[in-house]
Amino acid sequence: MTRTAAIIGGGVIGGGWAARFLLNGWNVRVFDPDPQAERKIGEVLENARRALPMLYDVAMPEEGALIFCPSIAEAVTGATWVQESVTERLDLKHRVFAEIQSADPAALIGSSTSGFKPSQLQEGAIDPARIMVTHPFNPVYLLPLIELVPSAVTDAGAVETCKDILRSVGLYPLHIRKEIDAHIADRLMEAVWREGLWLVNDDIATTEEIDNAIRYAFGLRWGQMGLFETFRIAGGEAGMRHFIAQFGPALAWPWTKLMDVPEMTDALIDKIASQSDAQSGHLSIRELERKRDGNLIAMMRALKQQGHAAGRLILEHQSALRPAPEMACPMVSARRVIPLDWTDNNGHMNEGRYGQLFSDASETVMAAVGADDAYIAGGKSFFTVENTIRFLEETHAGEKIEVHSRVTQAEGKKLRCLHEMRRVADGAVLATSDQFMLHVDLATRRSCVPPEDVATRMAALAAAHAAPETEG
Ligand SMILES: NC(=O)C1=CN([C@@H]2O[C@H](COP(=O)(O)OP(=O)(O)OC[C@H]3O[C@@H](n4cnc5c(N)ncnc54)[C@H](O)[C@@H]3O)[C@@H](O)[C@H]2O)C=CC1
Ligand SMILES: C[N+](C)(C)CC(=O)CC(=O)[O-]
Repeated sequence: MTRTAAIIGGGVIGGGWAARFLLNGWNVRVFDPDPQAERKIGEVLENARRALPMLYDVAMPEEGALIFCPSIAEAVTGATWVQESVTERLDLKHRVFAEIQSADPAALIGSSTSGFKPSQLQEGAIDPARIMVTHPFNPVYLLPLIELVPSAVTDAGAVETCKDILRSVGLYPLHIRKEIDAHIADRLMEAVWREGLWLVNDDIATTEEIDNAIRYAFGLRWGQMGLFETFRIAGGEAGMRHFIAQFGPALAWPWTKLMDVPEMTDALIDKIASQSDAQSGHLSIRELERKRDGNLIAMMRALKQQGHAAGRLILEHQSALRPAPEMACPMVSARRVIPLDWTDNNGHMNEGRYGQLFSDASETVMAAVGADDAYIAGGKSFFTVENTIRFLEETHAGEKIEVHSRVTQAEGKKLRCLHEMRRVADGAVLATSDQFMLHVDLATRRSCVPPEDVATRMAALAAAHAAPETEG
């Protein structure tokens, strides 16, 4: 059953939430009084459609329906989840919660607030127990963290339901045990920002030099290991205790100006803004967003390959999205979007990636004959010994493709498949692969006949695929 999310406030963050839910197959209702909201969300959604599916090696669900509503009541009534993302003002958020709860007393409400505690949000609410903080990160459609902060009066069952909902759309709920102003991540970011402002104010560095100091060194480390694991390694073989002994005393020296903020005079604001213009003013915000998204996708896909950090979360979500193998003829053995990092300097998909794609498709065929992950872990598998690939049309990043596979030979240890890679938009055949595999014993690394159950399934699939329907 398609579920519905209500997004109240469709700016930078509301638009990101809308995209995250829609691209995971939810219907989305939006209320925002800004006459520009529909255009702005449309632009965020366009970026998200290009970006999010590239993280996965399987197809995402069919996109849900997006509806703009003329009132909060119409947006929230009967919705499974309500995400409030209005301007960061407590009085406004209180008014919005009152309207939501008057319209639908059962509404489960998460607030995107960057700074307010849940107990502040709940003040004067009709039903405080159904309100919590669910603080996201920009862009919400790519970054998985949600700081989930309940107060002492938030209903525990509602918190668990919220976690299930967030995980189902590929997000990672970090349940914060004790409410605190600005949660965890914004406190950390604010500390760094404060230092950055001082460094500009005191003419130590420009905005660009500060960004270089982050992106060429510790920013890269933080993205994969965070703060504490990174410092543990920096302590050498003696680990964290040695690190603290060596660098802990420096915390008492005047390295930082943590409690102080430079006065935001017009001169300082002009200085920061003009340095920022010199650094990035040649690009529009939408161009910068696309650059950011491309970089995030490349980094997250690299982490996915390592099974680490944000990449591990994508693998977990992907396994929930992967459909069971279909026995139809032809079998749809792969369905995905071509990611940016699969393209080469000709601006199209690199030929090596076709081999990867057809290899993924053959794993679906293997699973269908019983050679799934558990079978391989048990010591038997198939190895490809020959593969003829024909490149028929160019394939570009962002295109949705399917691989249609037929078993053309299943005799003893021999398994042969004909794969066709098709563009979903028009059904064009972009490439084919005639792939010949042998069943092997992983202990001896030699070919051997498969057990009877696998042989029977191979034969059944070959028979079913012997007289293929004509495809357009
Ligand atoms: N921008 C960011 O980097 C992040 C912001 N947040 C939080 O998300 C929330 C929204 O922030 P942004 O999207 O950045 O702001 P924004 O200014 O881009 O969007 C706020 C939207 O709320 C709408 N709005 C105002 N009154 C409304 C009402 N009564 N009903 C419905 N919509 C109404 C406005 O028209 C506007 O489109 C804030 O609580 C903020 O702290 C959270 C994470 C990151
Ligand atoms: C600047 N900010 C406090 C609104 C940032 C956030 O809340 C999270 C983010 O996306 O960095």
